[in-house]
Amino acid sequence: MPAPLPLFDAVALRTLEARGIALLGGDPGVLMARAGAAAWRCVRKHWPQAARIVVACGPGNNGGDGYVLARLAREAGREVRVLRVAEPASALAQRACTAYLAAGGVIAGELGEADLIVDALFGIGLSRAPEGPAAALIAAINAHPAPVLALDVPSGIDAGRGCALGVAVVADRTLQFLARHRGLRTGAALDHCGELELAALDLPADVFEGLAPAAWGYRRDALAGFFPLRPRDAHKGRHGHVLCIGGDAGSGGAVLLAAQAALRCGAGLVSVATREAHVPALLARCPEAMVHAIEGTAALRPLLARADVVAVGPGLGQGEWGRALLAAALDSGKPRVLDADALNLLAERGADLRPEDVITPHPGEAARLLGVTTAEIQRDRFAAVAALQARYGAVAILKGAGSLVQADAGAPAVVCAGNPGMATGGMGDLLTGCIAALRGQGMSAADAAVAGALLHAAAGDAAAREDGERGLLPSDLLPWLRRLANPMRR
Ligand SMILES: NC(=O)C1=CN([C@@H]2O[C@H](COP(=O)(O)OP(=O)(O)OC[C@H]3O[C@@H](n4cnc5c(N)ncnc54)[C@H](O)[C@@H]3O)[C@@H](O)[C@H]2O)[C@@H](O)CC1
Ligand SMILES: [K+]
Repeated sequence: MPAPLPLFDAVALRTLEARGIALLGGDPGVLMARAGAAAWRCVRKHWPQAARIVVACGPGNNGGDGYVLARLAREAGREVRVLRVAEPASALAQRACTAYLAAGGVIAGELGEADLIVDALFGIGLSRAPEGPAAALIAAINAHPAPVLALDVPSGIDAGRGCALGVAVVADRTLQFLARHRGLRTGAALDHCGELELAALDLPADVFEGLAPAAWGYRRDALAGFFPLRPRDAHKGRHGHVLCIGGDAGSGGAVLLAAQAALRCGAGLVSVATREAHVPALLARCPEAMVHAIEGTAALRPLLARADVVAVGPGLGQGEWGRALLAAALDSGKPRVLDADALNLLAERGADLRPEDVITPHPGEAARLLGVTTAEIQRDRFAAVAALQARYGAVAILKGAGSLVQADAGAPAVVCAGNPGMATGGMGDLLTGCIAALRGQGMSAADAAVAGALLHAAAGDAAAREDGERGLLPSDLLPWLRRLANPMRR
């Protein structure tokens, strides 16, 4: 089974850098030389025809990597121009710049024509939003038609948190050095990195000893590990009875989608508690579900008693009906997956959830749950998901590009799948159903949250590959949920 990717933050990267330098005899220039050489290999591999290369160098060691690359490209006969926003400020960058100039390199005044732009302005040392000439150069790079290779980090992106501190380079490819940055896998960063590549700089594996990753990245290939073959003697009673609660007036489709997703993800039985008006339509569309008209908590309690796991929230509304049903679900003692209006109500009324429960807010719901703005959530999605888990006591999923899952005080999981076609009403309802189904089949809340979010994102990618991202509907994912949740029986 492919292991999840270890992802690191800037603190760990600095530790790795120090260990690597010590291991290489104490000269920090050796690592920079390797980084520059790796960047040059990357240019030759991906842009072999690029005759005119512009390298934008910043004042720190990221700029130093750029000077090394510029010298190597020049020595290989490419036409190279270095643009810079400030003189080198670090001794290492100064050394690399001097070597570039000594080899006959030139510093240019303007971007001009180029076949490739290399962004070596800022890496993990970015400490504030780029301003003045740096901001202007980033804007000019983004407006230029040439492809862009970012060294280590697209300049302007915070590599630990994933946000853009201000204007930030939009790259076609980002070559990370030493280890993968966790911030490049979530939030705004995803629109800036392009393809991600790693140059590990040939350090022995023991530099990682005792260094805990700051997150774990799960890609589609990790799915198989969560979905072993079912035993031949399986029967429906073993695969969990999911109760989906929701669908107030006007929102019946939400609870239907959750129920369908639960069925396609392998739930043994699915019951739905919804408004009476929705019952015929739900039964017509999904005869596999047991659909109950529920007008109050008295009728809900026996359903709760029979369920193994409760999915509450899709289309629940925030009226008296929804409040009463949520209260009953919270009293039931059953493992719960809470989404949508259940979260909005939770933000208002508070509740102590348990580690067996899962909450699945999008950034707006997360903002309400934490009493902050959506922009604050997006500025540090890692901090936000940790705060959600700590405050509510449940496994927390912060949805959005690069969904994050925080199960406990340890490193979160990052879902490295999904696409913007999934920003459609109803997608979250599917996710709720997926997670509930996996809980019902015996997965822990932590595993069900990671596997459910990954399955959902991978199904979205598969469906988008068929007909495109625009116009992708939640129901388009249903057949893919099934396909991806089933390993092939040989
Ligand atoms: N971590 C490692 O082991 C390695 C790091 N290397 C490179 O070194 C980089 C880190 O180098 P540094 O620590 O020097 O940091 P950076 O080069 O990322 O940036 C720091 C410099 O930029 C300035 N600065 C920060 N934010 C600014 C802003 N908004 N506007 C204007 N100036 C700003 C700082 O004052 C400092 O001079 C990595 O990203 C990577 O590219 C490589 O040489 C290879 C090995
Ligand atoms: K950079």
